[in-house]
Amino acid sequence: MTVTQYIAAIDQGTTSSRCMIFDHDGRVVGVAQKEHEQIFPEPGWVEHDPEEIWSNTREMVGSVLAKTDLTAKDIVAVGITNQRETAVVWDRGTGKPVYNAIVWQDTRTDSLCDELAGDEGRGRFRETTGLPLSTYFSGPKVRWILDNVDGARERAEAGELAFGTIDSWIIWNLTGGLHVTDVTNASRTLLMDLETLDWDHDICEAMGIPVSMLPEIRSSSEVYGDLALPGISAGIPIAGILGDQQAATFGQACLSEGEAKNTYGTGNFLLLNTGTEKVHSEHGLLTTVCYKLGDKPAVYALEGSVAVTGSLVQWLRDNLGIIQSAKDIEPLAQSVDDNGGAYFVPAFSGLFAPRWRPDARGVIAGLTRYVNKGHLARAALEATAYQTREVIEAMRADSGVELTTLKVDGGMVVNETLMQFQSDILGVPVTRPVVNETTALGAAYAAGLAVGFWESEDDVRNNWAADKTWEPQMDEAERDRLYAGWNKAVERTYGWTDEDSAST
Ligand SMILES: Nc1ncnc2c1ncn2[C@@H]1O[C@H](COP(=O)(O)OP(=O)(O)O)[C@@H](O)[C@H]1O
Ligand SMILES: O=P(O)(O)OC[C@H](O)CO
Repeated sequence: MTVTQYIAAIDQGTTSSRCMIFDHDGRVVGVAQKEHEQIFPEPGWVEHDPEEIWSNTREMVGSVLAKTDLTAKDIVAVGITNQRETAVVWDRGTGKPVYNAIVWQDTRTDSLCDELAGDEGRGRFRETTGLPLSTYFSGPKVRWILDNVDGARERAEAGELAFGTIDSWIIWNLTGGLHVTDVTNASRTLLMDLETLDWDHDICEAMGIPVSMLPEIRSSSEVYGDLALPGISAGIPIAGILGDQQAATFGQACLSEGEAKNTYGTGNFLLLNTGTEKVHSEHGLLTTVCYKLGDKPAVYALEGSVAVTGSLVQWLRDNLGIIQSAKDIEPLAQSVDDNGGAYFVPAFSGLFAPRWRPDARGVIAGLTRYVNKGHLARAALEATAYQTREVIEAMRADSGVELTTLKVDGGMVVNETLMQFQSDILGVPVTRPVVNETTALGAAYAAGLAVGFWESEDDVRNNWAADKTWEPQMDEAERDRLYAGWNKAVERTYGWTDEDSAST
């Protein structure tokens, strides 16, 4: 009798926590998912409750096993993937966070980033870390906690506090105290040297962060420790960790130099595999670790991170109430033929790649009395596609890679109107895979490769299959006209948070 075995993946994202189970063909066997609260204490601030995230995660692990009627003995390994950059600081003794998780979208550290930049500017740590000084990354968030939570700095210096991105926080709790991260998550902190793949002590000192708070950096695919969850079972190895965008790159089988994917979730993240060589961007992209499988050399990526895409749909739902649920945006956008001349630039956290303008804030441009909520819905979807085009143009300029097709995934790619417009505005086909849950799948692959469930990256390539492709239908003049309108609108967002402005 052959026993069927599976891999589980925990995907702790910006809006929800999932646990998924995959079979050997990389097909989804089960999923459990729960949203968590988005906390906005002040304009520009975004927080999560780390304890809520942990309890949802634990609940989803139990829930997916119950739903699929599987037990721990059916699961050969667990992979972890997570929203990146989001920073948690907790007490090593009690395991309690000293403050809420400061989320990647949070802009409270903007003036701190200016201070840290000093005369050298926001590129001060770019050569070593591949990243500009930005509110996006974890280092300034940790510094803010140490500066603003009573007694935190003293406790950190005494070795009592631990910092981690969400992977570390989850693994600490899953294992009862293992303090590790992987190279991909560490590469988003502004504290890791991309060459040595270790913490850069000079940068930690400049940032005011004691090295003793930091987790051990490990590869993305190896056995780190075993699950120790009362009521579920001991003994399942945790064998993969990848930041969620790197995981999606892996799950999309972009495992050769020159292959890229774009994930459409809360934000958009386009990663191009650049092989074992780091490419330093001249056009506003990030250099980051793509993955590192055990003892093999690290593979790097160029990344274009766009802060607000799916979260604009959520904002239309939660803050304006013009839709009841995210899926309602599609029929609303289809109720009109075009954007009616309106452009929506969702610079809610400033603008990330490729422009990196912390001084920008959102605008809706081109309004007339003609514009209705259908046009706004359309403009909101179009914003995602224009921002993607900006990133792809930067990528072409940096790497010379001409994408012949764009592999897409994430929560927004069920939206066919958006996918067609994306293909139209790029002038290249857009392809969605059969398994759209590429993030969880990538983490499952990392774990499964570590324990021999899959033998090599070829298994990952062979499992990938296309579901649907959208071909460009727009003529070039229309494409250029719309993109020119977008560029004009983006310029209107600049300089909103100038020093003499009272705006945040
Ligand atoms: N039909 C849809 N059309 C447009 N956007 C959608 C649709 N369904 C979900 N979304 C958006 O997709 C995002 C969720 O995608 P997901 O990949 O689960 O996000 P994350 O991993 O960032 O939590 C949400 O921001 C939501 O607004
Ligand atoms: O959780 P997601 O899918 O919104 O991804 C968030 C990114 O990791 C932020 O860098």
